[in-house]
Amino acid sequence: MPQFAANLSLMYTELPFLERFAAAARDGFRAVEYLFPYAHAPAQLAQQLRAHGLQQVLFNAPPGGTTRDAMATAWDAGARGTLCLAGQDAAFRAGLQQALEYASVLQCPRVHVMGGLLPAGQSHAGVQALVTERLHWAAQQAQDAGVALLIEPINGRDMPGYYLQRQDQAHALVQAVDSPRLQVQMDLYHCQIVEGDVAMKLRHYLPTGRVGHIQIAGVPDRHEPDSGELHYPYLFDVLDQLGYTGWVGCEYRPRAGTSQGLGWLQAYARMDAAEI
Ligand SMILES: O=C(O)C(=O)[C@@H](O)CO
Ligand SMILES: [Mg+2]
Repeated sequence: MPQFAANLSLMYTELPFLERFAAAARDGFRAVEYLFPYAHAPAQLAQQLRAHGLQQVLFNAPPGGTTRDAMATAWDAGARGTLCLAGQDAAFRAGLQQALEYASVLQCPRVHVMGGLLPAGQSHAGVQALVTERLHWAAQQAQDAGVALLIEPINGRDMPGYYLQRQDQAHALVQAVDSPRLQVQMDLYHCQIVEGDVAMKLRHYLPTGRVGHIQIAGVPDRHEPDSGELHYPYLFDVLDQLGYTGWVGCEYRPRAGTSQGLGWLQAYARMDAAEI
């Protein structure tokens, strides 16, 4: 049975961010993920986790910026990662170091490194050498910190120009870097929008051991995984058949109230036993 983590950036947005931890715990979640922690001191977040018996299982490295203030506001300013951006070495390295410091305090085993928006005139192949070299460096830092780094294909409808959109591109990078510390974050919502054939992709990629985290949402509206073109009960069975023991992040925008929309989860009452 899959083990679910609440995504506090998309869920519980009816509450201020620091109140979302308690709300997720009240609804039975034992694990949380979110996009960015940088607007809050790490100790403040660790205290929320402790107070509510939650594990932090994933967050993102900063999407841009070289100071914590800039990292905290970069997403709203339109930044979507620096991995593919030439001339952004300082931001890439400072961002990763900052993320690893948060991961240490939050005891979080995974950090998602966002790819960035391809500059006009650049191609995926054209930035391959730069990206591979940065991921080599980042995987070494992650190894020293005891953390896994994740890269995630994201659909170009939600994020036009995003550097990494397909599962095969992400797996090619992971193979090229060849570090057990670099894995793929497989978001089934993005996967369905970009390429489809989701169950077969799970069957193909999970046995490689290179998928470090899964996320879900209904398609096409990114609401609860109980309607739309993906039939999640079937996909959850596929995860079980494949022996997936990691977390499944609920990265969706509730249609009308987070707790009210959790009816789909009742069939999966045990949410606390995944291996982090
Ligand atoms: O959008 C997603 O999907 C994510 O997982 C985020 O971390 C990046 O926007
Ligand atoms: Mg995602």
